[in-house]
Amino acid sequence: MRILADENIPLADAFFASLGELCRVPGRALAPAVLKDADVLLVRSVTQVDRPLLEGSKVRFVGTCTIGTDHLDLDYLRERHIAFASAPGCNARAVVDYVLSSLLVLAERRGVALRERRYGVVGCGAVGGLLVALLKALGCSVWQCDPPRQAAEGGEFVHLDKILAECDVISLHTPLNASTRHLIGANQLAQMRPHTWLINSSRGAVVDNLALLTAREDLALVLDVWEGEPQVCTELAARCTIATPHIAGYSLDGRLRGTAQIYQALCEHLGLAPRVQLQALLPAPWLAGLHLHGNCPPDWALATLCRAVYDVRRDDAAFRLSLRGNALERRAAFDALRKHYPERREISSLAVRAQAEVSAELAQVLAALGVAYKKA
Ligand SMILES: NC(=O)C1=CN([C@@H]2O[C@H](COP(=O)(O)OP(=O)(O)OC[C@H]3O[C@@H](n4cnc5c(N)ncnc54)[C@H](O)[C@@H]3O)[C@@H](O)[C@H]2O)C=CC1
Ligand SMILES: O=C(O)C(=O)[C@H](O)COP(=O)(O)O
Repeated sequence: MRILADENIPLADAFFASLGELCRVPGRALAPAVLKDADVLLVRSVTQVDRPLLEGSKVRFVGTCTIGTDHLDLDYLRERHIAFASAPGCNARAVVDYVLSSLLVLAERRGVALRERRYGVVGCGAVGGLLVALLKALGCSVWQCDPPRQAAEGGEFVHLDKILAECDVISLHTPLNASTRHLIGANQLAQMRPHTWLINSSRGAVVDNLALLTAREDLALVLDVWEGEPQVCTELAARCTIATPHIAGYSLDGRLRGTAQIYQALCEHLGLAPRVQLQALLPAPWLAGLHLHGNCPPDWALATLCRAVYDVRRDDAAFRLSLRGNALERRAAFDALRKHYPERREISSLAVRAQAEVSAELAQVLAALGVAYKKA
């Protein structure tokens, strides 16, 4: 069996080499000629998997080591009875860490406390759900918008218009599909409150990027994803408070989970018992040597833990430097920053020592962050 895999799938050898002949190629170079003898195709978000790529190939299984599936033509795969799998939830915690780090930067720069703002989370699945839980644990006011979940479950959801009109912070976590393309356009931007913080770490085209260029100046923008990436509108990047090259989900833990989930799906497809275990390959949880007082205010603990693990300003600075080149250089730099992304753990990989019995409030926040703690 010949397995063709994007070269940016981490630990592809450790997981897949025992299943067949593994060949690694740049994801953007995947073309019909390269696919000729492949039985299995393993991709990331940069490869469009559709009829023009697969027609005439003998690929029987497509796996994407990502949460998003907008780069796969699922109707075509079903029509051709090609099995496919994605990695739901694999890097959801990493995206929440990214949003949290961005919120901390914005709150510090604007001189406000996180609890003083009202949050609107749009798309409340794996990522949005974790974010809602964390904000609630912190005692923040959070409104949720998720029409598909609302239709299925009823419950505490509100219309997007209410979020636009009444929330101070709006964070987008929907998939990209026909109903979410340009979910936020000029009309929606015009409905937002003055000084709104808008965070997009879903897919670039969920927001009309052109409309952002003419949005009110007091809108604070955090963009991790861009329409037309790896090409990025430099004028828009300059307009952002935080701008990053689609790395919100790039924790080591999240990326390896993505590979592991696709390995398991492929084993199932082949009728084999999985033999490689992610736990054996993941570095041990970080003992960051952090000692928290059991009565430490939860928002202080949150900031300490987040800053110990991830500071989005590092990625923002590197990205801005890369935008100085010409269009071709910028495009290459976008991919290079992602290909050579430094090791980043998740907040949930921390093991913390508490110096006294942990207060109920702090315990809730630590649980929402997925942080294990022990009494020192
Ligand atoms: N920037 C990055 O590095 C990453 C980006 N992503 C993106 O984030 C997206 C969300 O990820 P998950 O939460 O794991 O997906 P998910 O599938 O668990 O949740 C998505 C939620 O959005 C809801 N939704 C669908 N249409 C909607 C609409 N019109 N308005 C409001 N809600 C709507 C769905 O009902 C679902 O609950 C992914 O599809 C992917 O595109 C995911 C991981 C990393
Ligand atoms: O999981 C997703 O969905 C993502 O957006 C990934 O973090 C994207 O990573 P690449 O596949 O573009 O490396």
